[in-house]
Amino acid sequence: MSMFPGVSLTALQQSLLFAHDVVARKQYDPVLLPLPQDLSGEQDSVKIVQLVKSKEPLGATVKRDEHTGAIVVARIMKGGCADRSGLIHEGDELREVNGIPMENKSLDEIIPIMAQSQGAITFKVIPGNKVEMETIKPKMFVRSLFDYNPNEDAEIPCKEAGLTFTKGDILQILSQDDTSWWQAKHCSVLNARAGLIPSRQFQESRRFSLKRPPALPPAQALRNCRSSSLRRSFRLSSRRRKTRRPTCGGQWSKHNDAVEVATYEEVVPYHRPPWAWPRLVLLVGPSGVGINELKKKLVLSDPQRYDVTVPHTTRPKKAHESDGVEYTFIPKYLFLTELVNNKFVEYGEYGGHFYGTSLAAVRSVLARNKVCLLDVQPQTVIHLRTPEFKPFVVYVKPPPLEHLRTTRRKAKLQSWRDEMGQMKTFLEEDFQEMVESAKAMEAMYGYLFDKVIVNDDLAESFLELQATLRKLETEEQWIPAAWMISRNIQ
Ligand SMILES: Nc1ncnc2c1ncn2[C@@H]1O[C@H](COP(=O)(O)OP(=O)(O)OP(=O)(O)O)[C@@H](O)[C@H]1O
Repeated sequence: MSMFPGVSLTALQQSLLFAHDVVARKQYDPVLLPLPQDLSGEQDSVKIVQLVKSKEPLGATVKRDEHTGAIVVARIMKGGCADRSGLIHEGDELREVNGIPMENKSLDEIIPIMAQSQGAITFKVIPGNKVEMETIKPKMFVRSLFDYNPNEDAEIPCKEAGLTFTKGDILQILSQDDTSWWQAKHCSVLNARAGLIPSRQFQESRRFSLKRPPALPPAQALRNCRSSSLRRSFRLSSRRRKTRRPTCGGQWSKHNDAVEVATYEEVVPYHRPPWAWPRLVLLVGPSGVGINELKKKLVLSDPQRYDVTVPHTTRPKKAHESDGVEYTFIPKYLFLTELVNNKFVEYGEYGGHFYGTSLAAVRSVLARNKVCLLDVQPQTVIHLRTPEFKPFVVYVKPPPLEHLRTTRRKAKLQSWRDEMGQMKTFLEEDFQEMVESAKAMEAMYGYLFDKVIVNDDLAESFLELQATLRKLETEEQWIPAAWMISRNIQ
């Protein structure tokens, strides 16, 4: 029959309209099952919940209540199917799933029933009386300071619900309701699903039972100052290199050197406002890895943008030197006064003279709106992590031994000289020591590094460093929230 009176349709038009009507009448949404009839004997509070579930996980975990033995919803993953439905809540008791009674079923039997269900899935639940409380700031982000793989974690309640992450990943914390297991998602992944991660408290409390970082090699593996060299920072602006080194130290900060248990650090996005100093760039790495070379290249590439500090020394000025150029020359009593007043980032002593990098020298570079490149021992990084400096830490890592042997064949260890004042070439033991020292640094201080550059090919490393530092000026970064909240600028 024609839909339009007075208009006659061809057979083809009629069959088209017929086909349309058939298609239009069809129900494409998943059909919810009829509700079970046998509800009369149940408690008043019983609730029948029907969800339509696609291939994505339900986004809920269950557990057995220790006291009642009932199967209850342990967790609802934020943004998951169950959460979006708003019908199932943590603490709800599960009586049936798709008509299958949960009573006397083990968790191992229940989980596949829920996981394998697709389309309409019916739950018979007794609502729990858990009052939902928003215990977390609306948007909280953390930087993970350790690697985590739920498949290797025997304590996670549900491995499938776990979130894998690596050191340095930025995670958005969605729920801290459970004291042991937080819910989080990767903030760099679009539409990422929430997963379980160990809470800070839980991770800290079990840190001894978890796989520990590799045992630290003997203390000398971490020495960053060679027994016959001067620290890079103290000799950078010196035209003539030193042949002996001072002992290294730094005591300006009130903080101690204790390494915190590295779990998560709350972070916030940061874009340098026009009135703020550039972030201090700290370069860390084992001796001989190439930090001095990279620093020099950067300063040469753009002297308006990058600069280094002028070290202080108590040794007498030489004829060719100018105060404030190679060194800032100060009398010993003044150096020691500054030292006890924590005015030095690092300092050392050689041949009865003191050398050091002062906080004032760092500030002087930053105040000229230049990026200050400072190489420090890794433990000094902890002291420099302040709202004032907002340091960005670049770890320069040696390539594997075989690459060191080939790339450094002609290189000279600048910080070492023989009796004749000649720089020496790298020996096999220098490479070994560099690699050992790097391993120790990573194990102990790796959580402090914002960027790792493997200095294999020097030209490539330089370009990578340059690109990284440019991004600091142009792109938003994550910095510790404490740096933005604290007003306690030293
Ligand atoms: N990727 C590289 N390939 C080849 N040679 C390199 C590379 N990086 C650095 N070098 C060379 O290795 C030597 C040591 O480099 P540099 O002085 O920069 O190291 P450093 O880390 O500052 O050492 P130190 O802590 O002893 O001062 C130099 O001769 C440098 O030119």
